[in-house]
Amino acid sequence: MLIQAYSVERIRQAEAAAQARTGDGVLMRRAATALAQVVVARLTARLGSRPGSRLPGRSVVLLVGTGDNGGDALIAGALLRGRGLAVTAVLTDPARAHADGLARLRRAWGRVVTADDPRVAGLLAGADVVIDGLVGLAARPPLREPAASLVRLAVDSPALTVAVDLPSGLHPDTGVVSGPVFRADVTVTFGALKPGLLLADEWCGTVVSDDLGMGVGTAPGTSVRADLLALTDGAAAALLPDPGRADDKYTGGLVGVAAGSTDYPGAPVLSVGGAVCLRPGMVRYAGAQAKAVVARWPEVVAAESVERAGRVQAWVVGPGMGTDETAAATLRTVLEQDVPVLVDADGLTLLAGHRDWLDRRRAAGQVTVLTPHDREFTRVFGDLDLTDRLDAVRRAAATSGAVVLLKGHRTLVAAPDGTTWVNLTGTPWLASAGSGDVLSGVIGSLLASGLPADRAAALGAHLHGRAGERAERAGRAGAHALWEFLRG
Ligand SMILES: NC(=O)C1=CN([C@@H]2O[C@H](COP(=O)(O)OP(=O)(O)OC[C@H]3O[C@@H](n4cnc5c(N)ncnc54)[C@H](O)[C@@H]3O)[C@@H](O)[C@H]2O)[C@@H](O)CC1
Ligand SMILES: [K+]
Repeated sequence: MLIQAYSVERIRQAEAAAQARTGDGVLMRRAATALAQVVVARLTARLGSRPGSRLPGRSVVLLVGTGDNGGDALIAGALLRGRGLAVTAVLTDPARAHADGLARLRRAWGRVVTADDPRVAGLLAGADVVIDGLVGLAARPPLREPAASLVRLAVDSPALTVAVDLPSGLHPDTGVVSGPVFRADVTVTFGALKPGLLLADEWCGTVVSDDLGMGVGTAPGTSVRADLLALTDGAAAALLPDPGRADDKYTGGLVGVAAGSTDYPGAPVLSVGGAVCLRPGMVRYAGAQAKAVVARWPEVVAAESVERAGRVQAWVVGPGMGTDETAAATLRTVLEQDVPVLVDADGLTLLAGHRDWLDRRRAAGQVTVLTPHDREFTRVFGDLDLTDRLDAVRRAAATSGAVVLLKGHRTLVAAPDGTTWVNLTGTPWLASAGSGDVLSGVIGSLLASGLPADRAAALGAHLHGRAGERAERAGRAGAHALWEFLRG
């Protein structure tokens, strides 16, 4: 099963349709009930079975903004009063707080104060639970005052922190964060996951998603494709190509790696290593480091140039290739072949001056994958602003006709048709020299096996990230640990 996130617009559409079926207030009551249940379960688990650890009397502070996000928090607060908890709502603007929610909390003998009340800092410092109902789907960060100050105070609270729908301060569609952000231990989200929860997951804690019966993504006549996809380990395993009984070395996927130069002997060994570890039928190497590559990977068939390398089903071109005329000629030759081509590293630098080569492949319907880090991305797509990475990578794919994998803390993959993936595996340990070379080879092998290019890129990033996590756990950085794992 893939992880699927939907844009605010799609969720609002589903909400409107569901509201027409259920009538006013039903979805909000469901949301508040789900929220209160999560709070009770998490607080109970946190308190454990120590003496004096009973729920009644524990203090809950609600941070309440001016919309329905605050309404969810207020109604959940009323339900928590029913469980004997002491609930105080802190309102950013009493005149615009959700009227029905406020009335319910008051009827349940909840306390209500305003954000400028001098007791607010003390309340937050002493709370067992802080619930963030400041902004939800309508959020446009940075937070305005007094919401911003409330979030800053909440950061110092030792309480269990629970975000309603999403942590305030984070953009639901883009994950872009500016100004203070509520750091949640748990986020209870409604309708469906939002892209921001996957893109900025470091703020969200555990994400509990409740669709409230809205059926986002399943409404008749609407697109069933989610706006952002991510792989689970199970989905990744299901995508991994498995050789069949009838396969031989020519049918199991032939991948070619055109990489390396006299100045850069290591990158081709790493890239070929990534390709070999995915166990394609055969890996061919073309370049100046044939001896070094075969010494490390004896199963590889090596040649000095692309022309002499023989037939492949996908090419990887670029790592350690340099940017001189020979390298440019190699890139051009590879790009003229009618097979999927992944361009990385020096290949991307060269491509920045030859966008027409990319245009030709697009016109011919050929598959190209580009795997830039930020600097390479800017070289190739200089006009695209990386502040909103999701938007930038989507535009890059749409304008180039290539599948673009943008490396980062949360690597993104976008296809020209708009399909977009975020990678949820990995560790900062992977931000090391040589790691990208390995990734290029991994994805190259997956392309050669016939996987659609965006899936090959997303799966390659997923495996690469898991391998990096394992290397980190073992206390061994770098590509050697990664290879051992992938070969294991
Ligand atoms: N969509 C759904 O399916 C459901 C939504 N519900 C809740 O309703 C929420 C959406 O409610 P609303 O549309 O009323 O909007 P929000 O509650 O997200 O936003 C409320 C107000 O915040 C203000 N705001 C926006 N950016 C701000 C900033 N940077 N600083 C300070 N204030 C800012 C806006 O002006 C808006 O008036 C969801 O997030 C969810 O919590 C649930 O009640 C039920 C189901
Ligand atoms: K919120």
